[in-house]
Amino acid sequence: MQPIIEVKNYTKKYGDFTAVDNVSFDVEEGSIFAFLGPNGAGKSTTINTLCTMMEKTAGTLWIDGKDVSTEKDAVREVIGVVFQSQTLDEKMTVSENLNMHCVFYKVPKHEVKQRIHFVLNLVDLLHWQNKRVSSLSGGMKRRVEIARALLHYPKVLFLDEPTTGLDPQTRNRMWEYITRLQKEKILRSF
Ligand SMILES: Nc1ncnc2c1ncn2[C@@H]1O[C@H](COP(=O)(O)OP(=O)(O)OP(=O)(O)O)[C@@H](O)[C@H]1O
Repeated sequence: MQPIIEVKNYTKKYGDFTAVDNVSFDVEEGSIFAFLGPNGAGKSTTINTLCTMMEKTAGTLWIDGKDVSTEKDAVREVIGVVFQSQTLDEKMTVSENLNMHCVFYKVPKHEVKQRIHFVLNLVDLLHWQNKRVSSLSGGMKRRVEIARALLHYPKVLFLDEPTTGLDPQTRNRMWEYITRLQKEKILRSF
């Protein structure tokens, strides 16, 4: 079976500085794959290139058989992303944030309510949908971000340090949510 992510000889330079040097790896469909490395190793750079947010310097990167450099729109349709820094609108409610994402991703209007219900239920935040994001704890905000990233039913979910800044207990729960996505085959490709 073709890997869901294929990276061959990926290199990224910022000017003369080589941040990622000739990296190759494959990720199998249905797996959880983690990059481990010290600060500055190039993890975010690689994720940002895979998410079509940054151009590569050399190499080839495919997601679901689509070229990350030349088929950006097709790649964006099949990925969900939770960025390192929080990107929710604090002044809006949880469901308003999720609604906005549905608009950006052109989720059919008649499916929006049902999808928001599904993803919030998944992260145990159904009863918080009408609360302002500013009233949520750090762990809850992360869970909203995971829920939001799943709204357009991606095949691949990118998480850039999803537990940064959380206490150990909340961190463990976060990983429970993430392994649940895998076990319950939530992502579209399973
Ligand atoms: N826009 C940029 N311009 C110049 N150098 C950059 C830029 N972004 C990142 N770098 C450098 O590239 C290297 C890789 O950074 P990157 O953020 O990808 O690492 P990381 O492994 O994700 O680190 P962290 O764990 O701190 O998030 C670092 O040395 C960083 O300083």
